[in-house]
Amino acid sequence: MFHRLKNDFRLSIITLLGLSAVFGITPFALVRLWQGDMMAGLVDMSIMLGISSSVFYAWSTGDTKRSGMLLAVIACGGAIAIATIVGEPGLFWLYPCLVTTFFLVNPRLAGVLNLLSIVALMMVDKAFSSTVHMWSFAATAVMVSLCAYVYAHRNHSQRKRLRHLATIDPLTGIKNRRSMDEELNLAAANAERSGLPYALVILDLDYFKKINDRYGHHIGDKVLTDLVALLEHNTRRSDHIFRYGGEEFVLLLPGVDGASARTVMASLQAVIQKRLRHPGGSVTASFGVAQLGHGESVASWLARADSALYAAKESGRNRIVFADEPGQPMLGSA
Ligand SMILES: Nc1nc2c(ncn2[C@@H]2O[C@H](COP(=O)(O)OP(=O)(O)OP(=O)(O)O)[C@@H](O)[C@H]2O)c(=O)[nH]1
Repeated sequence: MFHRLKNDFRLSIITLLGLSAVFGITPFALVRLWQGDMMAGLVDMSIMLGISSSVFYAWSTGDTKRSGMLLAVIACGGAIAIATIVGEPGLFWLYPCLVTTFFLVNPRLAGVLNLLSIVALMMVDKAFSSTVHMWSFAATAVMVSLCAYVYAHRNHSQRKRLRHLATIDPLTGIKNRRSMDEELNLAAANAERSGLPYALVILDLDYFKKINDRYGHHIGDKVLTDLVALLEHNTRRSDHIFRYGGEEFVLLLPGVDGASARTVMASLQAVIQKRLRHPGGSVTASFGVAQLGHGESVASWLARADSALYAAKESGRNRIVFADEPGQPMLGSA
């Protein structure tokens, strides 16, 4: 539970807002019902029920986008309903809602929702004792929304940028090892559920250090970016390419069984040998390939592909070695 809260920002916000809304509104609902103000009391109870259901939905389905939207609409709709019933004191409830919408949905949508709520409230006669009050409310509510928008927009773009920095390799623009770990875990879970075969390839350029030493680091970098372009052109859109380390790359091939892996790899090896070049000639690569075994862990899958790659290097480089079933030493090379 704490792990989910720590790793899912929107879920933690939904939970926090849900709890504070329920504990903040409950006393008012009880007092209103106690005092015989049945209408306002029942609206408060319905808001609490709606908010609790959104939190429950977020936890049980993991769909925090939809539940965030639901929570934002319930909170704004509830504030409007309360101001309509109890008049001016109800207006105060809209202010926290105007801020929290920005935590629940994307900044643009939150801005639209806020504007609609402010306009809707301005049309409720009972909510204002004078025109000056109405316009004071409108001006302050728009100011609060604008400040929250600027903050949320900045926060949103910083989070996007951080995610990019954390998951993308800056030289080649493909996903890095951190993203790979996530994708491999997803693939293993999907294979378990659907039975889809997956092939994993570790590709390592041969004698890459010599290219750097002889022609300079910038030529080495160019070879790496050319390789990625070649891989992208010669794999399916559903395949994933990751930079595993310096001159090592991982390919995750969904729906590729042992027989098709051999065809795919033979063609990739030929393309690289023919098209990947440095100023002094062609560049080759060695490959370790492993099919995901039934119930196999990601660590074991990677380790088998890595041992296969090691065998490919040991047997002379520019080779493809296929790992056998988990628990057995690999073999079969090309
Ligand atoms: N240009 C460039 N070089 C890199 C980068 N990352 C790692 N390297 C270099 O890649 C080289 C890898 O050398 P080795 O591990 O000895 O591998 P190798 O020379 O390809 O030898 P084998 O793999 O055994 O065929 C090292 O010289 C690293 O400095 C990078 O981003 N750009």
